[in-house]
Amino acid sequence: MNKDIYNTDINSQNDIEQLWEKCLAIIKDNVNWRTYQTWFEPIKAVSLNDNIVTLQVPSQFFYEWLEEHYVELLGKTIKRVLGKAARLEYRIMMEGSSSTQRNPASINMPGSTHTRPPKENNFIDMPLKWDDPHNIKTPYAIPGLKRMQIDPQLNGNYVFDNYVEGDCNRVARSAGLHIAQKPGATSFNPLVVFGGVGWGKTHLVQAIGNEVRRLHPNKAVLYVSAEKFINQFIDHAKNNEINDFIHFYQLIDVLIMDDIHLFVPAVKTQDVFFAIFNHLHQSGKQIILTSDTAPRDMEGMQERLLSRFRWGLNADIQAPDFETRQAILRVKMRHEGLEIPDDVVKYMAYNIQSNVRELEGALIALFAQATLNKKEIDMDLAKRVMKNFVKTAAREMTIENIQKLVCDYYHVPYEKLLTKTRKREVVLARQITMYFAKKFTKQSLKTIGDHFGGFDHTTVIHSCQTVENLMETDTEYKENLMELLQKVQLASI
Ligand SMILES: Nc1ncnc2c1ncn2[C@@H]1O[C@H](COP(=O)(O)OP(=O)(O)OP(=O)(O)O)[C@@H](O)[C@H]1O
Repeated sequence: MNKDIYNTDINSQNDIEQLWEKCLAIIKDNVNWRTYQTWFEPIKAVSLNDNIVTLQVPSQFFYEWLEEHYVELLGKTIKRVLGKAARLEYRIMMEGSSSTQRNPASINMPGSTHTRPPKENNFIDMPLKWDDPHNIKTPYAIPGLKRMQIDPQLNGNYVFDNYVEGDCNRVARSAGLHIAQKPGATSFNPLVVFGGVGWGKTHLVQAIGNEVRRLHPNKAVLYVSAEKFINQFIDHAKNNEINDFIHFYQLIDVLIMDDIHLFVPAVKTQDVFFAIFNHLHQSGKQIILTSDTAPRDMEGMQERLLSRFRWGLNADIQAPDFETRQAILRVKMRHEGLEIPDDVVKYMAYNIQSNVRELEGALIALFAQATLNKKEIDMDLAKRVMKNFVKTAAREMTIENIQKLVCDYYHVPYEKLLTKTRKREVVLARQITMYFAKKFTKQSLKTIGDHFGGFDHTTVIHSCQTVENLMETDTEYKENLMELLQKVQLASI
């Protein structure tokens, strides 16, 4: 039996390497060059003991991929070269460690999961079905061109130039700019951008795609929504063309997948995406994903996918704040060639808070009304148009709303306002809130006092007088108050 030969004679690194070369020669004949390069060249044969060949692989997912796709090929090959008793074991060299040195964190896979006897079958003589990249049926290939070209499916209007930066998106945006410089070569791979509806995820990831194309015209960039991907997969599965489908996606350099939370109920699509993801990542290609939930909250997504999403950067986008909403409006106005008075911009940005798409809708409606009625865009028109957009239009101002606005403005915690503390900033905020409450609500002085933890009506009167006096004597105080007044008025329209 060859077992003794290999146990006794083949123990130098040279011998092991020669054996592995023989294995590779067989493998090479059974897979296409791309597969060979990606999945077999990085493997290192490190030892042979008691008929157990230990192969060192670069990562856990590399190991899982081999197990899922090539374990039979590997097993059969090793058996052919070493004899029937040969067994396979993997050692995972953790990412980030030097490949020449033995990594203390490396794992010798024990037991049956990672040590497996080769299975009996005759697949080695079977040609594996891998297509010529020029021939595959691709959803986005531009026909008639010799070299395969991919229509990136990008919207040219979504670029960094018109993507407003704010606190809400700073991290995601700057990661995006980095990626565009060096797609696949930063630590932001994958980049997962998540956040609420209409907060600018698609715009950002498409801007990355457009920028990559500008800086690296030879890179194949593809934007695809998860919904489209699922439908394509279903179509290809029906026609027995899953290989084509996977192969096509494996050719992409920068894959941008929008709304991956839609994969949650689609288990088969998750499987196929897993295969594509692994291949791209392993080949140093860039993956960019968006989702309306954070990966950690994606219930129903396979853990193996979730763990891969965590490899790179998970960056959230928040709802844009007041300043950013104004800036976005101005960018959109410039783009449409519109001029809108400042107070109208502020009014719109103030009243539409939840969704940038709605903000854009309001701008278009305003413009349409002004054109159709041949009117100037002013506050009156804005108020009328905005009634359709602002659910809270003409809302009644409550004492609580005023309290929150003032606390926000003076950075005073809301709870503090309800105590009897004499701290200067709290007293200032309390007096102003009482003043506005009297001015903008129909509540009695007693009710107003009650809203501050039980002050009597004389305190409310005193507060209002103090505010009026200070307005006459202190310019800075008056300016602040006017600014605040504008916010209160806007909020109460
Ligand atoms: N920071 C921003 N600067 C400029 N425009 C923005 C910004 N954020 C959002 N927008 C605009 O708002 C609109 C909606 O944005 P987008 O489609 O990117 O949102 P989304 O988060 O992908 O929404 P969904 O969850 O519905 O897919 C787009 O027209 C986009 O240009």
